[in-house]
Amino acid sequence: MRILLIGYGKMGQTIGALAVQRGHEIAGIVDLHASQSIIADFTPEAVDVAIEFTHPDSAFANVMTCLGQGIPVVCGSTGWLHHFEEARALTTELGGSLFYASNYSVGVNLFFHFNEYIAAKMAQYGGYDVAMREIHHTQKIDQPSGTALTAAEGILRHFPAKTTWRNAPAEMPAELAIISERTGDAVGTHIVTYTSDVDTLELKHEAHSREGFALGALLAAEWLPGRPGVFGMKELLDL
Ligand SMILES: NC(=O)C1=CN([C@@H]2O[C@H](COP(=O)(O)OP(=O)(O)OC[C@H]3O[C@@H](n4cnc5c(N)ncnc54)[C@H](OP(=O)(O)O)[C@@H]3O)[C@@H](O)[C@H]2O)C=CC1
Ligand SMILES: O=C(O)C1=N[C@H](C(=O)O)C[C@H](O)C1
Repeated sequence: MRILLIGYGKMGQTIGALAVQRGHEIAGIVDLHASQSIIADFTPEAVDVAIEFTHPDSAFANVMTCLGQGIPVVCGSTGWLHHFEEARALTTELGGSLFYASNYSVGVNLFFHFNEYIAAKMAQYGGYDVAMREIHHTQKIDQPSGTALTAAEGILRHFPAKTTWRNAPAEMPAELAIISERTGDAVGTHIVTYTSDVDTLELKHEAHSREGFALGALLAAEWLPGRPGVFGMKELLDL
């Protein structure tokens, strides 16, 4: 496939290297530093799919521009989901193709699946409180992580005692605490902890490298073209 990389930082470079290993062509790079190209330079005649990993403040505009260009777009940037419904609406209006995941690793999407199952089961047995931690590198701009937000939303859907989340220790019983830690070059760890008077149960995912994120994004990029609509890892992995 001919891939347009939008964002050529830690993720863009990891995806680019793996894409070539998988026999794909990097048809272009759009990045504030690494290239002078802009998305409008590219058309569906030259690009099969765009993969966007940039910044919370740029992702929405990048996605909307790809949709306007008629280029299927796989987006991994986090911290912009307050605009997501606008992107969904434009995708539908234009008959475009948008794939989004807060985390592209297969392991994290299994974590999301188990998280919802465990939340529902734990809700049946009183006496447990639940809280979350996420640990990332010191360069990460947004918090909580997009992964933590996805997991938190999964808990809120299935654990009625929690009705909202906060990125700090809980002050009310109905609050789900998400504690964010930034340390060194930590790739990404997410932990959900259930605590009662008599025991503790934890669900943890720890990424060892960015390869898992990159593989998932490329699997999505290989799958998306020719599929009009808005999709995520549940459709790709049939979870
Ligand atoms: N969904 C997933 O599986 C994963 C998602 N992410 C998310 O992806 C995003 C990027 O992460 P990461 O690669 O580590 O970050 P980096 O900062 O390493 O890379 C982002 C790159 O995008 C560039 N950039 C910023 N704005 C624009 C723009 N408007 N157009 C083109 N390029 C731009 C940055 O330039 P500059 O340095 O000048 O800002 C930088 O080179 C984050 O939101 C992160 O949360 C990360 C890993 C996995
Ligand atoms: O910024 C990162 O590095 C990551 N961001 C994503 C998130 O916000 O969940 C995914 C992964 O945890 C790495």
